[in-house]
Amino acid sequence: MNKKAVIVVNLGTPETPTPGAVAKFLKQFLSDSRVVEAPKLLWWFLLRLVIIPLRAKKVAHSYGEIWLAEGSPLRVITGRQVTALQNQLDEDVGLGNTVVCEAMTYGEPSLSHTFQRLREQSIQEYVVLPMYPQYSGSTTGAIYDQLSAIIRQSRDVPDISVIKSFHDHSGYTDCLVQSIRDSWEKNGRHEKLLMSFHGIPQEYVDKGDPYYQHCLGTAEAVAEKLSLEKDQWAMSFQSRFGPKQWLQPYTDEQLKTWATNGVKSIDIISPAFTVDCLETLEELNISYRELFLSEGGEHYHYIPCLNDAPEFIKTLATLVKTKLFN
Ligand SMILES: C=CC1=C(C)c2cc3[nH]c(cc4nc(cc5[nH]c(cc1n2)c(C)c5CCC(=O)O)C(CCC(=O)O)=C4C)c(C)c3C=C
Ligand SMILES: [Fe+2]
Ligand SMILES: [Fe+2]
Repeated sequence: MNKKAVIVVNLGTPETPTPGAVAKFLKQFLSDSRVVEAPKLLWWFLLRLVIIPLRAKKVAHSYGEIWLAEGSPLRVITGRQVTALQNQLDEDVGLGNTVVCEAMTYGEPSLSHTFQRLREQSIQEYVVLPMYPQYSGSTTGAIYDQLSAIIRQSRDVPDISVIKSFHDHSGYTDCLVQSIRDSWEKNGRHEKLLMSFHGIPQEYVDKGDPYYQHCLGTAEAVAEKLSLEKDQWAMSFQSRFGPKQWLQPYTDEQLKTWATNGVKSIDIISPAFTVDCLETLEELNISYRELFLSEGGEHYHYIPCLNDAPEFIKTLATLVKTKLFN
């Protein structure tokens, strides 16, 4: 059997929690027209002269609050996922048949460097696993763009399969459900469950991005498996960026509405992220906790991402195997 490669892809993160490294990361990320759709020339100036100077210091401080001894949580946890998936696939399909690597859409290790390294080992078959359960052009779409740029340089293009989304995969929604049940058992069950997804501009959805439908599909499946009534849970969108209208309801507004209406305790989970990162550890677990408590809430329980939980790794292995041996 020819050796095959599995590439686990996530968004990317700064190298260090410093304004310089954050500026470098934001410049590459926010220059991608998949992420920000704006007139090119205007955006070139706005990004460099306004957005980055205003944002880099503040965002570096936020990264500083969640940084681990080994680095950015997004990179550190992705590394753990890669090791666990490698072990799982070695067990499932035999030692030495697959190699699992990580790559980032922005920053290092880049997709193109990862491919270059693997092609030097004469690997011809690849499964690309974007760590976004819900497809959006702004995330998974950007990975397809980079893949097409990479293969454009090859006369004999490699065999590449991409796992486009797994928002409604029963293994994935079962893992979310189990994680919520475990939290209820360990920490008590609170009055409401909020499923907070990363937002995107409303306009992207209006133009055909299926992200909203994918988020709804995940949230409804989880609520149904937990037998939740309509008034026991909600779906919301976080991490707004820029002046446009983003998907609603916004997580901060939902939290305020609940607190003002007398809801004292909540559980909050973020199913769009498979690894804990700035947007969960800082925005959800620090900023929005403070917001809910300052508006009259009394108990705010953050349920972590699936990260390298064994059942989630088994689900990823199952997804990969459907592509490896089709
Ligand atoms: C989960 C999926 C994600 C979607 C969809 C998404 C869309 C999206 N994001 C921005 C702007 C920013 N995102 C930032 C960080 C960030 N976003 C995701 C995931 C999704 N983004 C991740 C995993 C991370 C990385 C966090 C880390 O730990 O390093 C940032 C940087 C931080 C900041 O400056 O606030 C920005 C900016 C847009 C515009 C967008 C859709 C159009
Ligand atoms: Fe984002
Ligand atoms: Fe709690």
